Amino acid sequence: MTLTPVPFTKRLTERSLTFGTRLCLGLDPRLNAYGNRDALRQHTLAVLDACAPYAACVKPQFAFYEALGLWGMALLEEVCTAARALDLPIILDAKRGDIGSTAAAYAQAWLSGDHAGDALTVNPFLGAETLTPFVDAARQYGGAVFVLVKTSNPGQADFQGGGISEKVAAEVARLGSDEGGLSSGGLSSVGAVVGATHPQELAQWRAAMPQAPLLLPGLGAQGARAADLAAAFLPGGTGAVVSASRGIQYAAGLDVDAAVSAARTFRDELNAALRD
Ligand SMILES: O=c1ccn([C@@H]2O[C@H](COP(=O)(O)O)[C@@H](O)[C@H]2O)c(=O)[nH]1
Repeated sequence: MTLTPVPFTKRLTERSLTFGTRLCLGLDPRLNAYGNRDALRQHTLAVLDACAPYAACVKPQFAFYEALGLWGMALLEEVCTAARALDLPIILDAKRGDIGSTAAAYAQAWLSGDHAGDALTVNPFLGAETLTPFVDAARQYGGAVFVLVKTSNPGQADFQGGGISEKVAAEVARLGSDEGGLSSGGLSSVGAVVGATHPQELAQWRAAMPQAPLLLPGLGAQGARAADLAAAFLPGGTGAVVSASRGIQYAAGLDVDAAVSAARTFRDELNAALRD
């Protein structure tokens, strides 16, 4: 008998509501902060374990594991295994995108199998048809994709301006429009990345992609403030998660208690923003 996986968005919503948190815990281990791999591994796993109660999901940034070679890939797998044991949905931030047949291989690699995440960030630059393999894999395995719509960095408008972000958002909405039933908490498996650094635009992006889960990076180190982000959420405070990486993992050097305190504060500030 094949068990149908619980959809990522349903798990995300349930965890958000059960634990009362909209925080996505970014785990981006930087070797230069440690000096040796053992310390990096221990601290990263300790931060995950200690901050999990304040997080709706975890987002390892693939680049930092890739930078550590095969050892880093093994660490990523260890992080994912630990996150699964904590019942934390995993968003792999790998920003994959390529011609369709290669996109299918990326989708297989990072949305299915033991080393995969539950959701994957996807770069739409190669065109709408290249999103299909990712969306198909996400649906097949009960995962999700987060398509880059409007990134958090200062130079995003160079290539995303002139209506490009709007076009991508329309495609995200279209791809997800036949989903979003009650089994997934009203959300589709096709989500979007919208930088938390664009608070004045959040209502526009929320309206353009009503069924899309939103991933908002930029809290803390990039200057975004929790108090400005309420417009990204659906009624009931669902439909979006806000990520912070450096602002938690390196809140005060390598102090795990400080990481916990930062995660708790971000969680509380996001909840306060939704109450106000
Ligand atoms: O638009 C985007 C998309 C992804 N990111 C990623 O999120 C984290 C942010 O890290 P902080 O330390 O909290 O600034 C990082 O992994 C980025 O690659 C983003 O910042 N903006």
